[in-house]
Amino acid sequence: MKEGGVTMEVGNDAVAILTISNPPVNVLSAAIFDRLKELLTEAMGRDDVKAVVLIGNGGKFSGGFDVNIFERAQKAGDISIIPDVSVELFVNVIEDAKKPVVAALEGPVLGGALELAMSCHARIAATKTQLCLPELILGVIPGSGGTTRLPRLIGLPKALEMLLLSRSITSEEGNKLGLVDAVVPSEELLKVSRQWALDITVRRKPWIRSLHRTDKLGSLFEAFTVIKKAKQQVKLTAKNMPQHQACLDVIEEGVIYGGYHGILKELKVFRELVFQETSKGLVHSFLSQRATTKLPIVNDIGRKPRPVKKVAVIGGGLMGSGIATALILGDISVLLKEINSEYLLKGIKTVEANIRGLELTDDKAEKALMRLKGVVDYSEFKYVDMAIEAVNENIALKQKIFADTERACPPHCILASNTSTIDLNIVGEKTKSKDRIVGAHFFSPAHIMPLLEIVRTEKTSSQVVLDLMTVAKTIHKVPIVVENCTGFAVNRTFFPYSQSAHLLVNLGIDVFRIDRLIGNFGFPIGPFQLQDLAGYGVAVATTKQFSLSYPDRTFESPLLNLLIQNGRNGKCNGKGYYVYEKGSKPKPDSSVLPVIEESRRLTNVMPGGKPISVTDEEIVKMILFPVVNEACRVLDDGIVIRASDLDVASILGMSFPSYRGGVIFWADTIGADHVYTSLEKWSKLYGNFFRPSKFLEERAKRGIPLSAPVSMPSRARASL
Ligand SMILES: C[C@H](O)CC(=O)SCCNC(=O)CCNC(=O)[C@H](O)C(C)(C)COP(=O)(O)OP(=O)(O)OC[C@H]1O[C@@H](n2cnc3c(N)ncnc32)[C@H](O)[C@@H]1OP(=O)(O)O
Repeated sequence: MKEGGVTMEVGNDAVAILTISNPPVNVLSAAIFDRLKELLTEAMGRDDVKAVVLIGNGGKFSGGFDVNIFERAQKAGDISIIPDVSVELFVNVIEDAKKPVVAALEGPVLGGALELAMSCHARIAATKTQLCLPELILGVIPGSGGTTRLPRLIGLPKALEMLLLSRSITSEEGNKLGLVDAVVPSEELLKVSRQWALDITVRRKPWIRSLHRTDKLGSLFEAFTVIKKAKQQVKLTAKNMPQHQACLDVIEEGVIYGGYHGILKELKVFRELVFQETSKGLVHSFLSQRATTKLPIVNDIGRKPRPVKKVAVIGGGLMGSGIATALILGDISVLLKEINSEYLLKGIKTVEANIRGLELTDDKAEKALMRLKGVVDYSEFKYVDMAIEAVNENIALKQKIFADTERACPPHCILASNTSTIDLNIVGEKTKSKDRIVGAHFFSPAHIMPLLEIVRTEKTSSQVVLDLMTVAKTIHKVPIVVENCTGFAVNRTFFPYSQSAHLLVNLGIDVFRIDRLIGNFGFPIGPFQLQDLAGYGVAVATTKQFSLSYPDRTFESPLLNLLIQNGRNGKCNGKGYYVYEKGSKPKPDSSVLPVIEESRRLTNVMPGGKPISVTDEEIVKMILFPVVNEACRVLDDGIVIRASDLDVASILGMSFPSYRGGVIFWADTIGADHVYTSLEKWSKLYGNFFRPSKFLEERAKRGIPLSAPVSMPSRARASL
């Protein structure tokens, strides 16, 4: 079958089976909808057809609308690119059809696919089918009846939970709620669906048009109460995102004025939302995350990943135990190595606490923990497929561990480091197997943060990179593959984030104002609270590394050392910029202000000795434009393959707000020229730290977006 096809087969029982096929997950394109409409119309007109069953090919109903279509429409500013099926196909052809249409569901039934299924007269599902309306994740609302039919089928409270949280449910839960009429084993799906469709024709089963139902909506008063409460909640939980409020407004209108009115209103709002910046950012983020594994040479020449079944993690501290947790949860056996039994016990207890914190079923938690074994020497390393070093950022220690690991492991074993900053060539200097050395940079907490930065040197083999990318997928992380340099892609790009925050404080800006503004921008916490959380030791160590590699743009702030001297270590001892007390939120600590004053006195960077006066908007830009500037250098140096990888890294690794599309996407919405001229101005006022990079200057002057491909990275230019 050609891509984007639908076939029709009419059986002896007079049931027409329409099969949607668009591998791998049968996403719905304009061509599929056209063909579906054509075949449904034909089936309705044929005398030998009594009823219709819709099914997806290969045990998957459908992953919903093809999200690429959204991006194409957004770029072209043309709504007609997105198939308009809500009224003509879903209401007129399917729901109001003269013959019953039954949806046979299996695998993913997401977004527009669930909307399609809800417009049918019954839904039969295989066990463990996944039902979800994830549209809000893309910055829109369902555009084909989802906001109207779902509440009518399962009631408002549950529908709001599924819609506002993009919560996925199984067919079993769907059956209890009334979304699914019957759950059957996969092998019986088609048989039961056919019979169900025939039963509808003779009224043995009800013929239900969900748009016309009101029985599950409750009274108007009840409906208003539920919606009002949800509106108050999303004001707090979905700041800066219009789609949640819009979704509730549309549902409300459907409840007041009826299902058909709801459908029309939904379509109108969907079409407005899809062109808003939020949706553009979220669609970009969705597609960029799926593009990170498309790597020339590594996975486009039929290379196959080798199985990685057993991994040694060296170091049972916060990072090591987090990595071990992520691996055992992904069905990979782990040897956790520490230097003595006391540290080992601590590490194992941390893994256990991590697992407990995830609230898994007892069985799942126990199975995961059975995959963990603690060791204090290298004797069992001869059985591992990969070793990940996760000790503190001490070069000599890392070099020794790498040399010992190389001796103890089998020759195929991948030798990975979780260093966040140090050049991998230095880490692996004392080993012979340079082709097996790779960076596996996890983000803290490693069992929760979804990013894995895979760092390759000039010598790392493509096989090793592919193996690690596959491990990432197994443990549900998004991998980005980057080249080797101090800080790699993520920490290097975001080093100026805390640097500029420190520079601003030393220029006289209040720390808590900065944290508040960065929070309003969409980061979960500001740079100072983040530093409190991570502990100052990490920041001091990375600043040392960065100042060696990038001395021209490192701001040496004495503030962290002053805080440490004053007995403040951040959250770990309850005292940092904020006060941390058990059971209450962190509170700004005014007793930190004299320490900050001391730092200002020592750096003496305030022009004329007076705090600078800048607007809130400018503060956010002064913190984030230096990040964009470094991202430009990272692109220019060819550290990442494509700009969108930096967008993914900034969202998944640094919690940059996903609805802003990532650091480069956001900068392009502002314009390279504005970023450049702002940095140029600040560099004249406040020094070299802000000096725009050559790459940024060139793109700004030539009017080229920062996301446009780099024709030749600077390191390639240098080798000419
Ligand atoms: C108007 C309507 O209301 C609007 C809508 O329908 S919006 C669309 C809603 N749908 C979604 O958001 C679905 C998102 N997709 C997913 O959650 C998952 O991909 C899935 C559960 C369907 C399958 O997961 P899994 O089996 O792990 O496979 P996964 O690797 O993610 O996907 C397989 C391929 O399909 C692609 N894909 C999946 N869903 C897609 C979609 N909706 N659009 C475009 N591509 C999609 C993936 O990018 C991937 O491509 P690749 O092979 O080139 O890497």
